[in-house]
Amino acid sequence: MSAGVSAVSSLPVSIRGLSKTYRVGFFLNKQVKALQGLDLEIAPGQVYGLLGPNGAGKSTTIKILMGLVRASQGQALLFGEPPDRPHVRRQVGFLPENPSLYEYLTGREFVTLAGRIFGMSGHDLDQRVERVLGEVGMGRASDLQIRRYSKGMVQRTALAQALISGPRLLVLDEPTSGLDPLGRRQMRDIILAERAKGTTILFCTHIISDVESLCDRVVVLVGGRRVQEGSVQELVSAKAPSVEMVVHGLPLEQLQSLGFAYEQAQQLDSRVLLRVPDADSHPLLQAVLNKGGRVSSVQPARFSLEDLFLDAMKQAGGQTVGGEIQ
Ligand SMILES: Nc1ncnc2c1ncn2[C@@H]1O[C@H](COP(=O)(O)OP(=O)(O)OP(=O)(O)O)[C@@H](O)[C@H]1O
Repeated sequence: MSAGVSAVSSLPVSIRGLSKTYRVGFFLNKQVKALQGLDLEIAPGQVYGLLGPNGAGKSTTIKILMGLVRASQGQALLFGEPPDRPHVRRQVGFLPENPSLYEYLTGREFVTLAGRIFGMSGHDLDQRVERVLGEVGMGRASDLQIRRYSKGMVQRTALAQALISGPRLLVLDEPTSGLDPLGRRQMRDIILAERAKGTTILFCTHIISDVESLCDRVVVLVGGRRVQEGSVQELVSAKAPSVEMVVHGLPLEQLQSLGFAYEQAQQLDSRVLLRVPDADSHPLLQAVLNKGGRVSSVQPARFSLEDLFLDAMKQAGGQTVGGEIQ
């Protein structure tokens, strides 16, 4: 085996040129391009976040990786092999978006069933079920039928089934959806505990604070294409430097007529907050003072992942929702 092949096979996830076109419409004569040539590699032990607006192709990527949807083009491999191989699937725990569980089973029965499907049995399985139900905060409610559960309880039980086999790779589609603030905190703690064990984690979400607090690396998808990729720190610090200035004594309209390309211009009570590229900060300061305005603060702007995400969507030509329809 060549070095290149063994490197790929050790990667929990490797995606090359992945495209997916869905056929839609009454006569299936229209196409939605959900993914357009996506490349992605996830190294062992990383927590990897898939970010993107509605319809960006996040769930489609995850479904292809889980063997639930066939790619139109390209390749998606788990541990160097196609995702539908049983010994590959055994190493993966999956939490789908909107999990739909067997409603007439109790949480404990459902998680036990999931364990049996993974080939576990006996005392080991019972102990493991107890442990994962405890980890997701479902110890007490686990003997109630799932049809009696709230959305958050279903989500926690679905996570318990994803964890039951002690997977090497966890794939979580919107893991904090439906959870209350305590549930979100617990989900974050579980993700961090899994990372500490060396589990590789891929998850998609709209919740940027979750990405900032959990992810080693992030990919931003827009319209089925990768528009940003890197660590949160890399992405945020790669942004061109800007300056924020707080101005008193001049109305927003007058400041807007000065001819600067503001990245942000916002009225704050009687003050105005302006954000401009670093190179414009001195000319702007001069212009404000010449017009009789006062400046109470000038400081380097701090960019968050949210700013970056909104920028990425703008750069992608305003196509923010859904795949490309033809
Ligand atoms: N089964 C399907 N048939 C037809 N079109 C589909 C199907 N599944 C997804 N799509 C379309 O593919 C595009 C990508 O959808 P996908 O669910 O992957 O996006 P997403 O990023 O997960 O969105 P969200 O954040 O809203 O969950 C969308 O335009 C969606 O309408």
